[in-house]
Amino acid sequence: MKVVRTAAELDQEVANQRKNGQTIGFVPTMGALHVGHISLVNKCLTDGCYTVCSIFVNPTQFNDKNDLKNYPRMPEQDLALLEERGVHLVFMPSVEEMYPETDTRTFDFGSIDKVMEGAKRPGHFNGVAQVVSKLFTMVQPDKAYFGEKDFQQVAIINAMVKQHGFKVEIVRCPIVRDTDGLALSSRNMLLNAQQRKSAPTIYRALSDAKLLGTSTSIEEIKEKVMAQVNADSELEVEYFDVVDADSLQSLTSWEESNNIFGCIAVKVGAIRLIDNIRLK
Ligand SMILES: Nc1ncnc2c1ncn2[C@@H]1O[C@H](COP(=O)(O)OP(=O)(O)OP(=O)(O)O)[C@@H](O)[C@H]1O
Ligand SMILES: CC(C)(CO)[C@@H](O)C(=O)[O-]
Ligand code: BAL
Repeated sequence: MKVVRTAAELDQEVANQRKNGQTIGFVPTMGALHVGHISLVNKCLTDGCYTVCSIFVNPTQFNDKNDLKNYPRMPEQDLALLEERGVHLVFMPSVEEMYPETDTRTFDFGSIDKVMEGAKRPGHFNGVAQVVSKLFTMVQPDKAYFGEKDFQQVAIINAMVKQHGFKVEIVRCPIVRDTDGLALSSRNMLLNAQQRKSAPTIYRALSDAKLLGTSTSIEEIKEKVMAQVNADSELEVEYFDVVDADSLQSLTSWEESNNIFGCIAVKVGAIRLIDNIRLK
C-alpha cells in the first residue's frame, strides 16, 4: 500500500495504474475508520478496482467549530486497517494541499440541499461539494463509493456529478450497523457509556415505524418516532422527515411516491447522529 500526501504524487500513481488498464475506484473518508468504511473498501476491491482511499477531515463542511476540533483522528490505526484490507493507495493531504487558496465556489443543488442536513448544517453540503469535486478532479476515478448512512450526501454527490459532468459512476453502499442496530459512525466513539446505551433507540424507532407500515399515516409515524426517541432522556430528535428518495421533499401521504425514506438526526449530548430507513 502506498501513502501519498500531495496531489502531484497522487496524480503520478493513478496515471501509472490507468496506463496499465486498471479501473480506478475511489473511497473518500474523513478517517477514524470503522467497519462501515471497510464495507465501501471491500466493495471497491471486489469490483476489481485499483482502490484509492482518501483520509481528510475537510474543514469547509463543518458548520460547528467544536465538531471539527473534536472530530476523531487516528491516522496510524486507519493506515494499518487499510493496509490489512489490501487498499492500493491512500491519499492523506494537509489542509494547505487541498486548499492552497480559500475555496470561494458556491454550489446550488436546488431544493435537495435546503432540507434536513442542509437546513440544520448551513454550508455543510457546499463544503462537501467543494472537497469531493476537488478529490474527483485529482483522482479521476471510474467509480466512487458512498455509504447510504449519509443518505442526503449521496443525492448531493449524484447531483454534482450530473451538473459538473464528472465521468464517474457513483456506487451506493448499504448502511452497516452494530449488533444492537446503531448505524456505525466515527462519531459513535465520542459517546459516553450511557449515551452509547441509549443510541440504539434511534434504529429501534425507525424499525418500529417500518413495521407499522403504510396503513399508518405519515403524520402518526412521525409522532411515534419522535416520541419514542425523545422518551430517552439522553436523546433529542433534531428532525425526523419522511421524504421521497429522489426529490428529498417531505411527504404527507404514502400515495405521493413509491420510494419513501424516513431520515432522522438526533442530538446525543453534544454529538449529532443521523440514520435512515426505507419505509416504502
Ligand atoms: N455505517 C455505515 N455504513 C455504510 N457506510 C458508511 C457508514 N458510516 C459511514 N459510511 C460512509 O463512509 C464514507 C465516509 O464517511 P465518514 O468518514 O464521514 O464517516 P462517518 O462514520 O460517516 O463519520 P461521521 O458520520 O461521524 O462523520 C461516507 O460515504 C459514509 O456514508
Ligand atoms: C465524502 C466526505 C469524505 C467528504 O469530506 C465526507 O463528507 C464523508 O466522509 O462522508
Ligand atoms: N459523513 C458525513 C460527514 C460529516 O458529518 O461532516
